[in-house]
Amino acid sequence: RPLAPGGSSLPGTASPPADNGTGGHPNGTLQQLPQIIIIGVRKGGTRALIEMLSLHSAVVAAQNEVHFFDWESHFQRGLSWYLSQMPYAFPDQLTVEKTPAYFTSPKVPKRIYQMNPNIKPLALFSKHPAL
Ligand SMILES: Nc1ncnc2c1ncn2[C@@H]1O[C@H](COP(=O)(O)OS(=O)(=O)O)[C@@H](OP(=O)(O)O)[C@H]1O
Repeated sequence: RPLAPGGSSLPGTASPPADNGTGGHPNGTLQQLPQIIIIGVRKGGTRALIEMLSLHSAVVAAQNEVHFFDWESHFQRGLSWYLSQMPYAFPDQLTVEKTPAYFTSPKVPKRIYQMNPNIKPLALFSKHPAL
């Protein structure tokens, strides 16, 4: 069963704006939980990766590091809050967020898996350690 911190059921997609009433944003977009999460590592070039991914028309990236799964103050706000941090996307687009600190927080893997066991976690390790 998907994780639903804060007692709410897993929404998957955001409620439409209050002034709309059509089931989505007027241009047909909506907020979606990410299907891809870049989990690290710090200084591994994660910003470059998410920016490159977002060049593709099928991908929409969260602008900020959300720190949902690693910061208790954020996690306790629940998936509805996490969803509210996501960018608007068309239904056939993939949403991606990156928070490199996820890689070093022991609680994160289980929490991400409980949200979506099929999610694609990406981690970069390629940077030269002397740089
Ligand atoms: N393609 C490529 N190859 C090698 N190095 C690269 C590449 N792209 C980004 N960078 C360097 O990665 C550093 C930033 O990594 P992150 O975006 O993961 O940083 S952060 O953890 O989110 O703060 C940052 O290094 P520093 O300048 O030493 O901080 C970037 O210069």
